Amino acid sequence: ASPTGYWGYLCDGGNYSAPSKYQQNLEQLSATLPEAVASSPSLFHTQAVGSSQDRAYALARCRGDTEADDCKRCLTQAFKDARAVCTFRKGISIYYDTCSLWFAEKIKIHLGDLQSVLRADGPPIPTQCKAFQNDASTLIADVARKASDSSQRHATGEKGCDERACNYTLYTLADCLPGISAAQCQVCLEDLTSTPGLSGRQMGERKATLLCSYRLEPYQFFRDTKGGHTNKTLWIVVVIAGGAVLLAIALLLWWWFLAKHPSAIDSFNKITTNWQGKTIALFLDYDGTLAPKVDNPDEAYMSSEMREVVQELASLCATSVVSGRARDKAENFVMIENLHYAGNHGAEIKLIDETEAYEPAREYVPVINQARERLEEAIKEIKGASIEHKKFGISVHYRCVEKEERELVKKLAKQTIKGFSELTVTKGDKVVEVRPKAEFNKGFAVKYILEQLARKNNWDSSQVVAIFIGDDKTDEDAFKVLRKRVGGLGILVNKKRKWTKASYSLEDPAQVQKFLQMLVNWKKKAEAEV
Ligand SMILES: O=P(O)(O)OC[C@H]1O[C@H](O[C@H]2O[C@H](CO)[C@@H](O)[C@H](O)[C@H]2O)[C@H](O)[C@@H](O)[C@@H]1O
Repeated sequence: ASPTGYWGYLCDGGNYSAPSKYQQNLEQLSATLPEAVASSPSLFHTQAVGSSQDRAYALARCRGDTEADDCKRCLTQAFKDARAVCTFRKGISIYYDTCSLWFAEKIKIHLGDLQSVLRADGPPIPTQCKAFQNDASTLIADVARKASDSSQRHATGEKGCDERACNYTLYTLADCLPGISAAQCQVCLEDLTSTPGLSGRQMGERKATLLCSYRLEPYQFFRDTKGGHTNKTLWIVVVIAGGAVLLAIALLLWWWFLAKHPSAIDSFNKITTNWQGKTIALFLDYDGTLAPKVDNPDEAYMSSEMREVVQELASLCATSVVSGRARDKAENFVMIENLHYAGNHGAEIKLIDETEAYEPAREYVPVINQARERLEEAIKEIKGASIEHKKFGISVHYRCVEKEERELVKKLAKQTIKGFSELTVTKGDKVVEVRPKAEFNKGFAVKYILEQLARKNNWDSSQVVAIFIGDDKTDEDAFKVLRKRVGGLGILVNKKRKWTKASYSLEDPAQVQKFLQMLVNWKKKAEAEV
């Protein structure tokens, strides 16, 4: 570690000048944040200072077993070191044994965007300890799993080797930022531990990102809290603090989401700036996008106003519905002829002028039929659970199941499908989707339709704007494809979900209709101007 104790850091973002408003904001943060963290029962605090363009965001925490004075001292030093090692840089993450500090001009806490810091040190691994790497990796993976399963998102563990020639005990601590979900914690720690970190030479190492970290040492570096801290007052404090932390994280995520995924309606002029003369290909999801979510999947009707605007758009640009529904079901709900339809998340695609559908998972139909029978048997006792058979896939719905029994439905579906090596499950909104392990998803469907349309219409692909509007997790496959494509635009329809590859957002089908109407008006005006 450095003379002042940090073991790793990352400089980020642009530079600020001195004196400047941003510098003042950082100074204010350094004067208040260490105390705020040290006096918070969870030893975690977030703060933002300044107005829009000079705003500085900071997030700081201390390890759970740190005394308040040590915590404050560590963070005060962290602000000083940050200025010394990343002079005039607007962003930094800096890590110490007992605390970590992050500040920046933008909130950047998308799991995929986080960079990790690694340090490998400690005594050399004795050459006779052949099992060291394996012991260390297994221990780290076990403790990481325990941390994401635990409500505190924190776990420790140890593992010893007492062979004659090789004697050691390894200690590990893994944790995530308090307040992040178990799933986010799991993904973060899996990312961190799956990439090779162990140097192969030293017995100790630590790795961290803003959201999670782990540390391995051949000595006990954390305080053993087994059997301690069980009094009632402490629990009350922890519960209240946990609530406050959750609220802070929710606010932080909301700021971040709005900054990163602005409303497609508010940004309409910006979005369409360079579209004049371009070919527009529009892709629309069905449930939650064109039609509001309802309890009974057979009653998810779209409004006639929505139908009118989609129909008008279809006459102005290539428009496709890309749904998780069976294709014929989606067609029956939408009831518009001049649309391309992809059903079953892309397992069946039919373009307007074609008589045959493209069906990349045709050979899986018999196994889907068998799985359907087993699934029906597995969930028959659970009130409210239902099966939607879609020829190339099955949806196991649990929207109408009592909250306490929903996990059971998911577990039963997953367990049943484990018996079918050709099938896999993905998650949707209150639904488990069973699909063939074949090469298709909504991303493939978008690519396939774009390729076919480009071939048939002699499109210059660099002049095509492809827009996908969708609300569900399975739409992320399409957002991912469009994010990588020049002229690609993903729009997420969701008020709650914050992790997405889409670039813009809309709140609900009513806003989708408004956005589509703006697109119709823009297209008509653009055509009149030619
Ligand atoms: O890709 P989509 O067109 O959005 O289809 C995804 C799934 O949508 C349907 O289920 C969802 O909507 C139902 C009706 O509102 C709702 O009851 C259910 O809880 C949602 O998950 C559809 O039934 C599935 O087959 C689609 O895969």
